[in-house]
Amino acid sequence: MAEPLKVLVTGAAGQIAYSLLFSVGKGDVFGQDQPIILVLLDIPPMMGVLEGVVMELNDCSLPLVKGIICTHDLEEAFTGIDVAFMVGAMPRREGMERKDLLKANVKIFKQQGEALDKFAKKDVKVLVVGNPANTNACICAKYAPSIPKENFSAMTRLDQNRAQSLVANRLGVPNSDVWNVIIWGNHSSTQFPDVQHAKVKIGGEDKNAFEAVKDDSWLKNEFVSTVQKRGAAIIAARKLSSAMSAAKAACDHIRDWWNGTQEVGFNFQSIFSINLIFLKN
Ligand SMILES: NC(=O)C1=CN([C@@H]2O[C@H](COP(=O)(O)OP(=O)(O)OC[C@H]3O[C@@H](n4cnc5c(N)ncnc54)[C@H](O)[C@@H]3O)[C@@H](O)[C@H]2O)C=CC1
Ligand SMILES: O=C([O-])CC(=O)C(=O)O
Repeated sequence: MAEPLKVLVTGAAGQIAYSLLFSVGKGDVFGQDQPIILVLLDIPPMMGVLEGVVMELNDCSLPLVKGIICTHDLEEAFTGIDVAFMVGAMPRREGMERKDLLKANVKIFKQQGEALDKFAKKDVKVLVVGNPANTNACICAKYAPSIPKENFSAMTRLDQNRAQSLVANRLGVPNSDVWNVIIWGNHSSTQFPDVQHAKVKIGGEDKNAFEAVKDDSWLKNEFVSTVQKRGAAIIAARKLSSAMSAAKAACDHIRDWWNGTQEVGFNFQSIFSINLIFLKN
């Protein structure tokens, strides 16, 4: 078996991490032949909660998990890591935009960028989930100048999954039969979900999304605003921001980055204003 990968999850006592740690631990991201060491970082007041998460991870009896490190110390958390899921940050509440989190969260990503620079492997892959994700990714990369910029990405995979699933549900086809959905722009209400190049397998044929949906007005209006406002709709309904779907998207993002996408060649993620994934999964 391969050497274990050291995988850091920040915000490990929070709600996204609660789903994420289980999926990573059971092999959904790095595969069934890849052992891992999970590194769990949170702030000092959350160490008690984190102990409970570790108890549960142990009780899951996951064969691929070769060790669990639980810490609030940045040097211990970032030393020698191969992958970082940067989740630890404040979530927004009802009525807020993601950019309203800048004041609370940007300083976390400055500090943790510096820790990446000092302690992580130079080929570490970093996924920033904490909002506002694009700005935080940019800051993280800026404060880790010894790590290539292309090793940083911001999570818009949740928007991509939302767009893919909306089209699939509209047509009554499996999600896996919709691909090449693009999200342009930041993970914010100004993003643009684009299905101009999307394909759908329907009735045994591959069709362009517009041809398959046969409702241009829906695709140009309601579809776009539903994806743009989905995070806020979930907060209004759950009184908490999305967590299960965010964890799934983080797993999808790193799995495809680590292993490559299944079928279609071009797969690029920028930390700035464009996030593209052409993907059939
Ligand atoms: N990019 C995306 O698609 C999505 C991003 N998010 C964002 O992810 C972030 C986390 O969301 P949740 O897990 O729901 O929040 P949560 O509040 O349940 O958990 C956040 C955890 O981060 C910890 N934390 C705070 N400061 C930290 C620091 N300096 N170092 C390490 N840990 C720290 C907290 O103690 C807490 O345990 C939020 O900013 C949220 O807006 C959420 C959903 C989707
Ligand atoms: O909307 C939020 O604040 C959480 C998030 O990023 C999402 O669900 O897309």
